[in-house]
Amino acid sequence: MHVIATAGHVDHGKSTLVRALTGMEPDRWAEERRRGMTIDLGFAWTTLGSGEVVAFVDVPGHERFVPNMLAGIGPVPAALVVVAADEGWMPQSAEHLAALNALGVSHGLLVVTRSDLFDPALATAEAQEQIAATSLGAVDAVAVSAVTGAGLDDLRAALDALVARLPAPDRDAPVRLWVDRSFTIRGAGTVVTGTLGAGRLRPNDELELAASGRPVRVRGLQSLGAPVAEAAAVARVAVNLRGIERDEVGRGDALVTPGRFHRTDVVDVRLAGDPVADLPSTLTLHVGSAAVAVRIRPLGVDTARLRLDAALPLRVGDRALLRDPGRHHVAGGVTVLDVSPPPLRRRGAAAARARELSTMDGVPSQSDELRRRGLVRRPELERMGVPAAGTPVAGDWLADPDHWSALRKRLAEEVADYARDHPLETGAPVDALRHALGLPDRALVDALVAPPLTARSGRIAQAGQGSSLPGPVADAVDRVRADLEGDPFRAPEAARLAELGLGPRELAAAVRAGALVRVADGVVLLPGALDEAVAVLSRVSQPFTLSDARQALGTSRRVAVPLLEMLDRSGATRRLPDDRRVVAGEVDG
Ligand SMILES: Nc1nc2c(ncn2[C@@H]2O[C@H](COP(=O)(O)OP(=O)(O)OP(=O)(O)O)[C@@H](O)[C@H]2O)c(=O)[nH]1
Repeated sequence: MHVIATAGHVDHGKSTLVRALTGMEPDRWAEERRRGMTIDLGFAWTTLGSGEVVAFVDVPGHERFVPNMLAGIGPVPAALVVVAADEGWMPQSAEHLAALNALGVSHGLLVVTRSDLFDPALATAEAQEQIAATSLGAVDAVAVSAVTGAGLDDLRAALDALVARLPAPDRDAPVRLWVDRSFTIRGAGTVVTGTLGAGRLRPNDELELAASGRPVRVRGLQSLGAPVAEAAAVARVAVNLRGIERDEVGRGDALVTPGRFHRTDVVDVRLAGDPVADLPSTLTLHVGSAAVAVRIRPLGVDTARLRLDAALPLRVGDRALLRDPGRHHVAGGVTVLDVSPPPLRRRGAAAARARELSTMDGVPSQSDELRRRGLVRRPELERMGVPAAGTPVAGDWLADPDHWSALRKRLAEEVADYARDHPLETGAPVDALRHALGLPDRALVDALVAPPLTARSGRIAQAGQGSSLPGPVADAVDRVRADLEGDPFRAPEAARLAELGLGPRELAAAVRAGALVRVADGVVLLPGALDEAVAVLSRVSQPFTLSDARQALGTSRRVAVPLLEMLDRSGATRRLPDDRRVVAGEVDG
């Protein structure tokens, strides 16, 4: 299926043309038929000679209803520009064409209607000249009369040629269905309609309402008035939603694939049309079927930051238009360059941003996005409309290669600084490094570790750091070693340790380095002491009491109690119910 919108001045015969082509009545409301005027969007469809089906979105021509017209053409890739032969080019012909141009619509036809009333040559030439200057370029023109039927066959042939040229939609893309109507059907509940420009929909699909983030489920699906098991882009669809009331969804909202669109109320854009400096500070932004007020902050000659009154699911490369509703004037076309732009707080940030934006083209590119952001999560990139590829550096983080090697260099410097400031520790804690490098995720720090750095138990060290003790600590340990010679279980008293300069941190470092063994807080022995204790105890009569052990080892309770508990825990000794112990492997009794 293809979807084509009409465009053109009020009363130039758009609805009559759609009726003649489809045999259907596009004006939906009694009021519209009574007044002979389209107020809101109408829909009708036909099968062309080739078998291709075309659905028409028929838009109102009256200037009061331009917002409705924009909601209809927003998501549609092609247009029929309709001009009446007897009236020629008129103000809304111009405004509608300006809107198509602003949105970058590049496929269409010129249809000159009411050719039975007036020679269509003049209107055709005039309109073709106007259209040639826009994104539509040189278009085929067909003169028709709905009264005599003249030209309708030519028009059908021209439509076939047109749809054959339309680019193939991306049917694997996530869904963003801009809602153009919502209503209630008795027994079915809430139904929304829209033009599906990409992706596909099926009953039971889980979607999200962009405005509220509410999850919804597709209960039923219709296209061209009949239930379907799948609708693939491009298609007109009516979606029956489960879990949502009629007043919770309306025109301008969108049904989106969960997690795949970035909802944003600030975007940086390129503008085409009126000079940026001449724009009023507020205008209405039309994108998809949505219309929201925006405040405009000019940045460069053709770039600006837009602050939206309501967040929308936007992507890099989206086309939109700015309109001044008071003046009935399309101020310009918008190409979204950045959907999560950096704040402009520092002095000079706006100028720097303007320079950066001047190099951006609205074509989503992973390498550009990574260069600007350094690091970005893959799903976030996808939400911005940037196709993501390549291997993440950690988790789902993608990194710009230059940024990544700069981070690796900084990590090495931070680790070296930390080693200098904390010579007794076995490395810098990962969290401190994460903070110092301003990284959002610990996994990134771990991923940055490469030789000669090593990671162990939450710390990152330079090769060799922590395995040798700084001079003064090593000297103090030598003195402890001398004290313990010949008296291996008489652990140095607190006063002696203080005298040697061995505080808790120095002791911990010496224990980590394997120079001392910790028995209890402030109680240290030489590394061989435990084996030696077992040897001594295995020579006393079994089982033995604490006091027996203390005497055999020649030490105090301060050492003997924790030492025996350590030996119990290691399985070298066993404590009996009567509190006496045996050395494992020795005979009880
Ligand atoms: N003689 C003649 N009259 C036509 C032709 N096409 C449309 N008309 C008449 O022109 C008038 C306006 O036609 P519509 O189709 O309602 O125009 P429209 O462009 O849809 O109008 P809006 O949707 O309100 O902008 C009607 O009275 C039609 O009968 C034609 O080919 N020949």
